[in-house]
Amino acid sequence: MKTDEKLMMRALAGETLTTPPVWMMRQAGRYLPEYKATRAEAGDFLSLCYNPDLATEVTLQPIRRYGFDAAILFADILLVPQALGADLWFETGEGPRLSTIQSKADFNKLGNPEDVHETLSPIYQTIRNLREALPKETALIGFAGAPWTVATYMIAGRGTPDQAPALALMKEHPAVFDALMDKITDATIEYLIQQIKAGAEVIKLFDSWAGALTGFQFPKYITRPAAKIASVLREEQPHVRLIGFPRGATPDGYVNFVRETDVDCVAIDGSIDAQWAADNLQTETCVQGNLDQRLLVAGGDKLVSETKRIVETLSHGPHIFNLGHGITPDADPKNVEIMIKAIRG
Ligand SMILES: Cc1c2[nH]c(c1CCC(=O)O)Cc1[nH]c(c(CCC(=O)O)c1C)Cc1[nH]c(c(CCC(=O)O)c1C)Cc1[nH]c(c(C)c1CCC(=O)O)C2
Repeated sequence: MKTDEKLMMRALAGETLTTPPVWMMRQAGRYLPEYKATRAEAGDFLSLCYNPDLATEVTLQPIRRYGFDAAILFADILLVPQALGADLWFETGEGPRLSTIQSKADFNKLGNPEDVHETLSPIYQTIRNLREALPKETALIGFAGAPWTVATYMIAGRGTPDQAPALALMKEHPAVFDALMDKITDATIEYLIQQIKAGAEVIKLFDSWAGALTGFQFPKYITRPAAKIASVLREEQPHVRLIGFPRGATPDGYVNFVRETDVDCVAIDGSIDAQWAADNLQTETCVQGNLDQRLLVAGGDKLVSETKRIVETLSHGPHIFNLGHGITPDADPKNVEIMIKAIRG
């Protein structure tokens, strides 16, 4: 099978398909007992990310169980800050912790973008393993966090509800903030080019906190860095397909993002109405989304009717079925089967 015969690659090339390809954000994760077992074997989450054999295994688990049309590399967006020299650890039950960036002195301690590969080379090995191991019909997605989202964690040293520390640095030390954004952008380009060379066919850029930026900040710090990353990747690796995810953007923000970045696909979050996306985004590009991930906890008739509504609403143009955000640890693995049956019939 040639790469362009995969359902996922056909949708990304702009084809309207009778049945959309399907995969899920966080499809390798704690809702799966087999994931928890492999994570326990690795010891902790970061050891799992940096162990190519075990990271390959957890990437494949949801493919074996459900036959998704795409596998997403098992890694994390916070490996790039770590490769730039930030301290990174995960507090059990709480989430990530990093050393913070509050000043020019903190920024100056970071390494160079072209030196990230020493830390990140196990990730490239995971991708090479996956290209060997994946079924021929399954596309392989690599990814990185978008600069703004990565910056919010580097500045605050953790996830924050409103991204206030990053917004404060932007206002109070704009030169440090801009230099940090540029460094993350360059490191992300370095990282993604190596992912593509190792065998990633698709790259997804996660801007999970895009919704915190308004007015002029959105084009400057969401759209522009994504457009830069997209244009360099395309120049160096013309066959790559790109998915952008400016989560929480306003409808105008989504339109601006699609026009200016020219991504092959835009992922929409749960706040975006599927019919609006069909009318305003799918006319320009492939749309990925956007089932409410909470329905995979609750299940029932609503799961089936919502899945079918999204498939039908987005059936007149290129569509990749996915969730509005990542599947949660309390989701029932059986509900994923019900969702897939509702999509594929
Ligand atoms: C913001 C963000 C992060 N990581 C990621 C994002 C962007 C997407 C989003 O908005 O969810 C992206 C990510 N993280 C992970 C993947 C792997 C691929 C996949 O989607 O299956 C991907 C694509 C694994 C992970 N990343 C993490 C886990 C859970 C770790 C565990 O096993 O305990 C997994 C499977 C940990 C993580 N990593 C991050 C946080 C805030 C946390 C803690 C919260 C949580 O536990 O869900 C940062």
